[in-house]
Amino acid sequence: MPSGVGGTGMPIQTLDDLAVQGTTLGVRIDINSPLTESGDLADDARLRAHVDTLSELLERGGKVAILAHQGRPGSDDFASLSPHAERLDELLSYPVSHCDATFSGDARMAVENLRESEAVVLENTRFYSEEYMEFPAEEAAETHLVDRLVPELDAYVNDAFAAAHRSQPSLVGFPTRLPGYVGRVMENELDVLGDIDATPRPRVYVVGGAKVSDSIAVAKNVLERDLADHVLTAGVVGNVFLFADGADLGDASADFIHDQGYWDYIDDAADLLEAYSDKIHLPKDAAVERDGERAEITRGDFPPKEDEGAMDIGDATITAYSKILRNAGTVILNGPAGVFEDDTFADGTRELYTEAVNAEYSIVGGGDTAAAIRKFGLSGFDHVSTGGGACLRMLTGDPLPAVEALSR
Ligand SMILES: Nc1ncnc2c1ncn2[C@@H]1O[C@H](COP(=O)(O)OP(=O)(O)OP(=O)(O)O)[C@@H](O)[C@H]1O
Ligand SMILES: O=C(O)[C@H](O)COP(=O)(O)O
Repeated sequence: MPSGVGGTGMPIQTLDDLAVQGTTLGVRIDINSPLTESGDLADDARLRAHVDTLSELLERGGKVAILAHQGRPGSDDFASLSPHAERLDELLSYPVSHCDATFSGDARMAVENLRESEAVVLENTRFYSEEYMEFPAEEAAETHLVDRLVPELDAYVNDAFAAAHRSQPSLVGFPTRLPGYVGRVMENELDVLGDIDATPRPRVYVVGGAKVSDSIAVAKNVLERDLADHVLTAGVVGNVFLFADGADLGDASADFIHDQGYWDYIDDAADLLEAYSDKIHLPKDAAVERDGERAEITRGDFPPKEDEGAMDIGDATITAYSKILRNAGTVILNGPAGVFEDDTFADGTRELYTEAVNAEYSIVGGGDTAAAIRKFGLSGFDHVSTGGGACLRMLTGDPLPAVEALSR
């Protein structure tokens, strides 16, 4: 019988159920990472998170074909996985190569040529157009990527918890055609995040960062299910809610939101504010760049000057949010409060994250969120999830497509 995985209630097979020796495995991991301007890895936390799973499979004699994505089409971090393969080769005690194809003849040959205890990182799955579309698992199983690779594989392992909320071919298509298993990262995340109702109240969600559509969906869900006592908004998400509340953050912030494709979500944010104004908290001020320095503007003085974008929350917001966090039973946090990569706009993220550690129970998640935690040298969170949107979705009780595909 497959080993159960806590919290999901669904019988899912783990690596304890997999006979690895000599098998060729398609292993989906999530090593989507911040990159430097020159395209190198700016942070390798997500690669290190998968070392246990990959080491175990290689130590047990597996032939490992790694599938992963980096960035999104059109984003600055949409790049080859070559640096990721180089770093994994350094982190693992086994040979890791890179193939600059994903499912072509060269890629299939690279998989066929694998020897036991060797791995190859296939090229960024999102270089292939169908991968950035979402399908039901049965349709994903018929996409070119899945169809061409299945004959080369004996089994599929999904360790990509951070992308488990995406119903994309490499994440949901294989288990309908191959025996599927969860990796150790996925297994641990599902066990820890399985039952949010067991965490203490008051429960505070902090939704920051730049993935507005994910964050609004989560906020809607946790409010409708009465899982949240407070939802603190920050980052680009907070800016969208401010516009939704009638505040004028100025043209620079409006243009940024338009450019990111999130302007249409303002109506959704307005609907949430109308229904849950007592639980949703908006920034009270913003930090902008003026004459090369950080300048803070309270909401009463909006809009900032035309070229000044809201890049962080200000002190008044930090004070108000910190008071709520200080009295929280559980804090669930995803996304930075500002452009923390620039020290000028790191205050909000640093201060809120520092306060979140002191909650009775704290869960944080997200690639940049984890990078910020390391930047500020913070520790003491009860769980640092590799996933941001996926972590939040899991905590709302929403199904994760990649997990559902494995529990067929
Ligand atoms: N006010 C802001 N204006 C522009 N960008 C912002 C602002 N606040 C935060 N950001 C950007 O948000 C990005 C991170 O957002 P994101 O939602 O990707 O967080 P995350 O932790 O990576 O979550 P996930 O893992 O779900 O992607 C950072 O690169 C940061 O610079
Ligand atoms: O970084 C993440 O949250 C995951 O890798 C998913 O990436 P995506 O939001 O571009 O699908």
